[in-house]
Amino acid sequence: MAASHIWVSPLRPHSNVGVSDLGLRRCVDMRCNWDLERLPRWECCCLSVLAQRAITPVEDEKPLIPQVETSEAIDQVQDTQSRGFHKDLNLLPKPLSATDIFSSPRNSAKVRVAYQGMPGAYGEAAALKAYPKCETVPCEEFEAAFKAVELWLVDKAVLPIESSVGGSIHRNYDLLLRHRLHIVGEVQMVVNHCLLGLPGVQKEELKRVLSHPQALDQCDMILTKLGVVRVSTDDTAGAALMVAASGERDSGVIASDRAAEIYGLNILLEKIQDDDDNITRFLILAREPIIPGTDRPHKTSIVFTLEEGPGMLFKALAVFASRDINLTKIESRPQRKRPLRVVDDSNKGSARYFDYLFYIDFEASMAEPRAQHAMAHLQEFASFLRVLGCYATDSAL
Ligand SMILES: O=C(O)C(=O)Cc1ccccc1
Repeated sequence: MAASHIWVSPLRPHSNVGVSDLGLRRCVDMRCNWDLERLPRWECCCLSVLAQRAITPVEDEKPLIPQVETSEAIDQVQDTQSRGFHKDLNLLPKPLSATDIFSSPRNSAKVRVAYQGMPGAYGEAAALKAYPKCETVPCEEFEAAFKAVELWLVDKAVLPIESSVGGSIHRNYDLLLRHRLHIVGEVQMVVNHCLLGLPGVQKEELKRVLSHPQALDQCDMILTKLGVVRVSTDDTAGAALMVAASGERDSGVIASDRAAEIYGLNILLEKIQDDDDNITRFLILAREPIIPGTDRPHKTSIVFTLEEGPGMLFKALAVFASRDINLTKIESRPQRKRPLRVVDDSNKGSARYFDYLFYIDFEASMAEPRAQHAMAHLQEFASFLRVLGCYATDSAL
């Protein structure tokens, strides 16, 4: 494999499921359509080697695919073809079509959806809930998933934004602002954690348990009861891969039943989370916004900043209350580029305040006049306002 090629999870771990279930099997460097089928038989490789090779960040580079099909762009593709890079144009990422943008997520076929983690992570399950026939694309980090959409490597990204137990995932709030993607949908997922171990291992033999920090927090009671050391990993499925690869019989994992199947681990306990109603909300992000509808309940997500002054947040919230618009979420984050606001008062000296960004989700579609009026009103006194997306509410758990 040439070092210059970008691979998104060329993963073929040794497991009893078909290799076709596992992530992307194609080099996503647009100049190349190598297929993993041509590479040495991955099934024969040792898992620890795979663990090192499988996870590949999406590198920061210019998109290689033209975004609109101008004749110049088509010439470029043909030119590339004549130099022998493309053998099959169908392998190129397809720009969002009108039907893709306008149809509801659940109706789309073969959309490529990026998520953070390894195959078997909850993010992958969320992607498959939103787009049952999609091709899921694992990414090492949240930011890699944002970049994969921006670089046209995938069509969408699915990212966790809040959990009923742990609250907001602040990192993704910050990334939403930093990147110019649009929220086009949401997915609510019931997360049922399992305790996994190598075949033949009993739960009493475990000395440590590996998982994503959120999963470790959500299963605090059982971990305390077992008296094990908690080890944080990037994602739940990555923990399953590590234990399967290391063969450590005293290491357990908290992950999904699907991760157990993929990595050949046994389920020692099921539904081990402290709270039965363990729900994580994921956002679906795309390069283009959807056209908001009024045919079904919609939510709109916005971010704004306010000028300093008494009652400014009260005033901001009143634009919704006065129009009978229900808020489902409010989150404040410090403004990282301008964290402090210095206010001079000649009598008392200068005071320093934290400067905040406010994120709000409200239950209305931007197609409704009351939402448009609320935004126009807020804009009158917000120093910055951005609509992050308007999308259909997910009410199916
Ligand atoms: O690690 C994963 O599988 C994730 O998708 C993150 C996560 C962890 C715990 C609960 C929900 C999502």
